[in-house]
Amino acid sequence: MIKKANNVTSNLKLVLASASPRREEILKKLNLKFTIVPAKINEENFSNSDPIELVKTLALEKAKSVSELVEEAIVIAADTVVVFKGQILGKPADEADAKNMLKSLNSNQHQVITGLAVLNSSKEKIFVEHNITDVKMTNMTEKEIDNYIETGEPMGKAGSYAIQGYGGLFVEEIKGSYHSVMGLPIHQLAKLLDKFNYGIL
Ligand SMILES: Cc1cn([C@H]2C[C@H](O)[C@@H](COP(=O)(O)OP(=O)(O)OP(=O)(O)O)O2)c(=O)[nH]c1=O
Repeated sequence: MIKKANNVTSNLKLVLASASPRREEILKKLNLKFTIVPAKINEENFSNSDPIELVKTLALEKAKSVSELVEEAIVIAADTVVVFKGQILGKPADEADAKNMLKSLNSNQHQVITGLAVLNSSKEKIFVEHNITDVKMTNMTEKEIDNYIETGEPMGKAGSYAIQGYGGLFVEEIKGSYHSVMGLPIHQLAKLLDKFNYGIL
């Protein structure tokens, strides 16, 4: 049994502004006590051709929108996209879209970019960062891509794959943060939470 290791002197509660089960899972693994309040922003209203600016803006907007709904809290939000040859790949619209994305990622290297925003509900402290992780995909046959799409896993995932699931079978190499690919760069999150006297260890 691993002892709970949180070293918290802040009296603010932690709020995860996300509907992503992956982000929830990651925070749970860190033994953090938090509540979930999904952000209800319309992501389509925030287009930007620069993926770094896009994920930072989206993470900040998610955090800000939830900060209006809570009090005495530290709000965490994130946004993840895949970038291949300058093209931003978000979540697939349908299975055909997922297939196109996976075919372009096939045997190639791409970047997963995650924006991370942490702020307090009074908004006197606001931090926004990003993480870039390189991922090299192995060769996938068309049959493997079809079988993968049939599992349903690609839906709801940026770039149409999940490194933490069957998608990990296609990941040959990664340079950067596994957790960031999954949606939450925890080494950066820990440093930002420290600024609120919220020590994970
Ligand atoms: C590349 C990759 C993405 N993803 C997921 C993480 C994110 O949940 C999703 C990208 O969509 P996001 O818009 O970042 O997040 P979301 O809509 O799922 O949740 P919310 O906005 O409420 O926080 O892709 C994986 O789970 N594994 C992966 O390997």
